[in-house]
Amino acid sequence: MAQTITFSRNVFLPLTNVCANACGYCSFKSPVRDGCVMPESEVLATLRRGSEFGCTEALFTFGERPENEPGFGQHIEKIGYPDILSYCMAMSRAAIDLGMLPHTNAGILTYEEMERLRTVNASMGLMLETTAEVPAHRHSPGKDPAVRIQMIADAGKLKIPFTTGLLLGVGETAADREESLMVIRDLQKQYGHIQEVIIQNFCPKPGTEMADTPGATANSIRETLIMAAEILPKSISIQIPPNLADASALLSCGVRDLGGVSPVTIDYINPEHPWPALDALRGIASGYELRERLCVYPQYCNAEWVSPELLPLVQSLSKQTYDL
Ligand SMILES: O=c1nc2n(C[C@H](O)[C@H](O)[C@H](O)CO)c3cc(O)ccc3cc-2c(=O)[nH]1
Ligand SMILES: C[C@H]1O[C@@H](n2cnc3c(N)ncnc32)[C@H](O)[C@@H]1O
Ligand code: MET
Ligand code: SF4
Repeated sequence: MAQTITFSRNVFLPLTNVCANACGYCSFKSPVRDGCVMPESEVLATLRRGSEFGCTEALFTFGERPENEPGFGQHIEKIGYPDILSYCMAMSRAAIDLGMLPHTNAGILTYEEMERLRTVNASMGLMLETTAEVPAHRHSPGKDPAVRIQMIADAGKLKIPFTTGLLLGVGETAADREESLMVIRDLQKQYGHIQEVIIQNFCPKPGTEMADTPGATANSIRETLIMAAEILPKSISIQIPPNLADASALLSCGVRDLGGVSPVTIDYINPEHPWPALDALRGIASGYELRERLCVYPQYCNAEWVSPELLPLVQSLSKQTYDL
């Protein structure tokens, strides 16, 4: 029988581009200014479109600790929320009401913040990026590997189904990638909450510090995938983004997932790389059985891992999605 490749049908909601870090590869970050918070009306309209298109995941991905940027507070208060986390929670509830499961990657959150967010999020994510100290992260305190590892461990203690991953080509070596994968393996041994690991290749952006740094080569992506398949336990699904890498050529290297693909929104982090349409995705996965999944993998669809507020929706979507 053909091997299964999964993806999640999502909508991407960048609640704010304001960020306290300044990564050398990032074109997503932007200054505090009018319109730096996505208005509620736009979030709700996007969520509604998502639900019309059968999306099951609302992906909230935004700048890290925007409150640390002078003047940000005003912009979030103007739309009626005390802070970005409260806004994210309110929009998560709106997603749930429309039948979609919230997944947030807000960069670094504390244990207490994740404990709050968990009540209305089915899963969360944070890219480890790399355990190496690279120049690209010298203005990003939140990319300190120790800080990221701590947050992933905290998510494990809180029993939050979790996504993490490596960013390739940002100044790390092959040995660093191996070390990063071993750290993820050890976190999984201890907590068992890591559903998937994204192997993401850096894409150079004009106007950024790393505009002239070549993206990760196809060969280094391939080598890392092979290493990931060797090091990571089978309980973790390996994901590559089909809009950034030549997914069809890489599927044979242990890849089991194509991540979030949106029929409604663009990839705000890599806007110059459109997602393949769902038909094209079938082409990419030809020779495999392409199946939709939720942002919560089947083994986590229960009361141990999902908050009471979300459990009924997780259970009904899970029946529709996994019991086919
Ligand atoms: O949990 C995460 N999910 C990320 N996702 C989403 C991911 O594909 C899915 O949301 C997860 O697989 C959960 O279903 C991204 C999707 C993109 O298109 C572009 C970038 C990302 C980045 C992340 C990420 O850093 N963390
Ligand atoms: C949300 C995730 O997006 C990734 N990210 C940020 N900038 C880029 C880029 N130029 N190319 C590829 N991935 C990027 C980081 O890994 C971050 O954690
Ligand atoms: N700021 C977060 C991080 O880098 C998520 C979005 S990145 C564009 O971890
Ligand atoms: S990659 Fe994320 S943390 Fe880094 S500057 Fe961009 S938004 Fe901020």
